[in-house]
Amino acid sequence: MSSLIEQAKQKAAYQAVDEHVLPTHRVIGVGSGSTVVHVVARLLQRDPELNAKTVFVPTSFQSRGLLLDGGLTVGDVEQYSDIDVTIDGADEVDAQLNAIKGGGAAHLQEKVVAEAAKKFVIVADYRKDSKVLGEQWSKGVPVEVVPFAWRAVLKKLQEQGSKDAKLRMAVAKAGPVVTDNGNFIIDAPFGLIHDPVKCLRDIKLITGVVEVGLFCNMAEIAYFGNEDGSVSIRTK
Ligand SMILES: O=C[C@H](O)[C@H](O)[C@H](O)COP(=O)(O)O
Repeated sequence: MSSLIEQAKQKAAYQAVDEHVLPTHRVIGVGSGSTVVHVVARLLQRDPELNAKTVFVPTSFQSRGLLLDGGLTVGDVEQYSDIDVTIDGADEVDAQLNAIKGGGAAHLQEKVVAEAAKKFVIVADYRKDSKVLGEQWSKGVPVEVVPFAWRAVLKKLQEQGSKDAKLRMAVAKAGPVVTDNGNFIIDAPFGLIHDPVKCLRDIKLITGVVEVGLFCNMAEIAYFGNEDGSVSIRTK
């Protein structure tokens, strides 16, 4: 990964933490992915006494590991269903702040933790910034499915217009990616998604679908790190 992209991710993440994680906050949701690594790094630069009074709710095996490695206290949404703010990455964000997420197969827990928060903040680099979903992210909408239903769901997704929908295969394991929740992922490309709410609804109504990686009308603000070192902010 080029250092420009890494620097862009870091700038966006640091600014989002600085502007949205307040000393009065006690419960912080932490998303997943490579940009969130910088979110956790910035959280660890806060006053240790403040961090000691705060519980962090992870959204995956990966983000739980980042928090535990940093010596932070972790909790789950079952214990902490009122989250002050959740900060997470995204695969693509459109002009209305709708997002595609789940490139790392973590979108089910991410959506629950984002919805439990008073405020949902996205951090990303410039490659994720789009007018319409599907412009930049061509791999498709990640759809988490119950394993036994995957073929039936795939067929329905193809009937809904995603002829190239396919089961996500693991890289260092024979067979499919298995999510942190024990499910499979289908990646369903729909070209440009002009109506993400309808797309989300149509997919979610397929029996066997657990969650769809379309986050519509959820984010309040997004930070995009740019190539030139600046950060662009998009609000509702
Ligand atoms: O499942 C993964 C998550 O939705 C990530 O937040 C998303 O894929 C963005 O990850 P990254 O910051 O690594 O591009």
